[in-house]
Amino acid sequence: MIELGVNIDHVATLRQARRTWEPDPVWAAVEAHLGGADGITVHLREDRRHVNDDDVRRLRELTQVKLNLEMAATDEMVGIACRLEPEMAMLVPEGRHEVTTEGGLDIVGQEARLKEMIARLADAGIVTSVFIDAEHPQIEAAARIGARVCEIHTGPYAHAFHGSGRDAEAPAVLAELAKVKAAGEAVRRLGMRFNAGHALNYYNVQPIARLAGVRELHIGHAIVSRAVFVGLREAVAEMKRLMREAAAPSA
Ligand SMILES: CC(=O)[C@@H](O)[C@H](O)COP(=O)(O)O
Ligand SMILES: NCC(=O)COP(=O)(O)O
Repeated sequence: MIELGVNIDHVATLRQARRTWEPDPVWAAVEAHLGGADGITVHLREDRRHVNDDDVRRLRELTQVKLNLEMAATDEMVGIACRLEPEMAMLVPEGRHEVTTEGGLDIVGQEARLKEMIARLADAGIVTSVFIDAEHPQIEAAARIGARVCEIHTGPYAHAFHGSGRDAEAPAVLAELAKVKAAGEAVRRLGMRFNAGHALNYYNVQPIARLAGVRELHIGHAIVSRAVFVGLREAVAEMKRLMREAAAPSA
């Protein structure tokens, strides 16, 4: 059954708006779990613009929810991950001035360095994941460096979907969806786990959720946005319902 990793970064964004203590990401992790989340994703960015070191420490110590730590490929972050021991760690690119993640990790250009980081994480018993574009050279490089999981960047699909007026049948959308599908097939062919994420929401999630072999979707901003109006538990439950319906074998 396809799983949902709820990214709670933007609960921390709301807290940081006042540099205060609420809303607490730890409370959000419990609420998301009670709504049906299979895991929690947090991106501990180098600039700590939202989730901070104390958040990840408390998440690990106070909750039993499966934790996916997103992180830049730096010695600092690998050290934090090896001390924290999340169930999974995902290497993502970071730009100081980006609003959000803009593209996948360039593995091809830095294989030796990333291979060593993947090995250190794996030696600590952490499932290793990389956030990459739906590009075959990057997928093949992910396998070479020993990544267990590839999370395929669904941003181009999502942007095409909304750029086409939410028309799932628009040629541009179908073209981006086909890229994610082909990437997932290549990931699985190389023995890695096929995950997907970025900019997925209640309107565009189902075509991705019904792709063969996709294991986990990591969704954050849309769920937290919906939670402002219906509460996080309900927002997560709604997303899980959509994913279950999509993944159900067609009658
Ligand atoms: C890799 C990805 O798409 C997200 O998980 C990432 O965390 C986005 O960064 P922000 O949460 O800072 O927008
Ligand atoms: N890796 C994707 C993720 O965790 C959430 O991304 P988004 O849904 O906030 O765009």
